[in-house]
Amino acid sequence: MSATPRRAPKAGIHPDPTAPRRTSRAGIHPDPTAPRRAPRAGIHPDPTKSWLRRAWPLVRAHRALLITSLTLSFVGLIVQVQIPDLVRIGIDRALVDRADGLEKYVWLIAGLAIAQGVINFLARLYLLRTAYEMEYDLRNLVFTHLMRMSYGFYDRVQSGELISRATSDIRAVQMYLAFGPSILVQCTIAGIAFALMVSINAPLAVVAMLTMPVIAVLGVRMRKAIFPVSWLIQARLAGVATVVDENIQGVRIVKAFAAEKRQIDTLARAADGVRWAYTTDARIRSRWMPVMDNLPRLGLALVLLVGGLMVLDGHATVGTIVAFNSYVLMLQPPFRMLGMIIMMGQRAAASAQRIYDILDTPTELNDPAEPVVPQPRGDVLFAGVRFAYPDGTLGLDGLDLHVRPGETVALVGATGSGKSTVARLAARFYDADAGRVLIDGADVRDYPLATLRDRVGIVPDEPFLFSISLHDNIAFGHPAATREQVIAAAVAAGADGFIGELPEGYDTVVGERGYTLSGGQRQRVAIARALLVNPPVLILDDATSAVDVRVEHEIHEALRDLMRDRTTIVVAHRLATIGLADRVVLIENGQAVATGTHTELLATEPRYGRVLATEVHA
Ligand SMILES: Nc1ncnc2c1ncn2[C@@H]1O[C@H](COP(=O)(O)OP(=O)(O)OP(=O)(O)O)[C@@H](O)[C@H]1O
Repeated sequence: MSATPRRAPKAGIHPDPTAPRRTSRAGIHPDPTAPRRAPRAGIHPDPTKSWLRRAWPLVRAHRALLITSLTLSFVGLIVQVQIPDLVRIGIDRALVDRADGLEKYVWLIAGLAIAQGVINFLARLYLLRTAYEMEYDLRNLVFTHLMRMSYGFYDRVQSGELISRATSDIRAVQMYLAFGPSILVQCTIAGIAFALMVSINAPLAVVAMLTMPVIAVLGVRMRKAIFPVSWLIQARLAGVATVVDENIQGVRIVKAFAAEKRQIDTLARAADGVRWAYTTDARIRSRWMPVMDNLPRLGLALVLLVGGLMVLDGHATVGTIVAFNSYVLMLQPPFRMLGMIIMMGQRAAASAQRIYDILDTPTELNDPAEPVVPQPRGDVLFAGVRFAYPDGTLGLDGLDLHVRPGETVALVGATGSGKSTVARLAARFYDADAGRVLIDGADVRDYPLATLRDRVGIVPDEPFLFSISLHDNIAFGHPAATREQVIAAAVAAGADGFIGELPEGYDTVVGERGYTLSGGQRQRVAIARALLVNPPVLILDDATSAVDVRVEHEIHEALRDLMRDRTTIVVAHRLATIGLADRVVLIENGQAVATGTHTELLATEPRYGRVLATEVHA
């Protein structure tokens, strides 16, 4: 790609932070703990149906609100079309014929205008409520489904793309479902106003309507021209969001390689793409808008010409011309909106399809129809387990491994040999393609998922902490845990010491992704989190890799106690970790190729010696 120079921003913002600011007038939701309402409906499950048909249950679930809003907006329109007619009668009777007082009409018109304002306010309020209630349902449906998706799904899709689906796509569908019917109702005003005009003066009614089909056709053509550009804008905005997201997430790497300038250029390029798309959009709009805006004026001139001639001939009244002027102006928005509704429909159809793609993806790992829950003992058995990741990479290739209750086994092997995969299959993050994984004698597929995850605790090598307090992070798997239980788990994981030194102790909120803690501290919090659930089987996936030798020693001391009563599998990259184990299993190419104590393997298995030399640190 050619490196066209990017223009630098032309100005910054005013530097004075003390400049007065307007504070928000509205408060926030008073009770963050208020129970959430479940989605009122799902989508129709049959993927062969049209997108609207599938979304219909959602619309139906909110029909009371939607119908109220549509009815109100219809009544508002009826009131609105009466006003020009009253003006006509007022002018003709009070000013031209002098047969009536003017005051009566003024009051009537003012009253109708106020009534219309109130009705429109309510209609709009209910319409927006319908829209946001539907958005809430859709968002919850999508998020609930995402939470149920397996690891395999997340291996396949990009998180940025998911976030975009969960935001802009939901918004596009919601807009069409709620605003589409409302725009259609507004279009009915054309019919009503036309009928009224015909009843007043049929030939002039036809003249008044002459420009409307042209406006409708131009509106549709303008939207057709704008539509591809608006897609481009969406895509490019998503691109900018991805660049920003990645660079904020990876800011430490950016800084480590002094790549700030290059990354700023990357963002500038992405932002330039957005600017171009918006400018093109503005150019297309400014080409069409003057025509669209001025056509009604042509309509007004036609009404004045033909109507004026009729007045002169005595076939129309002055009031009629004034009223028809209002109708011409009143009628153009619905005709312009025809183009918009078509475009909104196209966008919503595409967005709905992307949302349905998520909702139609089966959750893969489901609870069994007839779950079994054997007595917990801590027995782990892999019998001829073969597993390939969704992209086809072989993770395990016929692995046989038996870890008896209470035993501590270290998995040792070259990088990519399949050690972490063992951990992932034991907790059923993925299902084996062949062979069986048994915990306490029962296939992991026969356990209720929640029970299995209570039984097999995992501390991953890259522990993720949420931006909540340390207490809540540790109690993540067991939110009802008391402070004493949390402290006990932290003590066991060697985390109590440093937490006690923090100013707010267990109530300290960790920074996003836990970056205010050191790597070793994070790992200890993650160990505490797993220990609090007190699982009979604990898998430490290289969980002490980021701690220094002294801390590792402390954790090992604590772990030694903890391991006594539970089955522990450690993925080991250090001799000290291997030293904790009763037995070592050597993993190679997804198979367990040798087992024995560290000393036995050293003496008998040359492959073990080689792995120790290359992969294991002192
Ligand atoms: N999510 C994934 N998608 C596709 N392939 C994967 C995924 N995770 C791991 N693999 C592949 O599966 C194989 C086994 O990986 P695994 O993570 O189990 O190795 P490991 O022995 O734990 O390695 P390390 O010691 O480097 O952590 C490797 O070839 C790896 O590239």
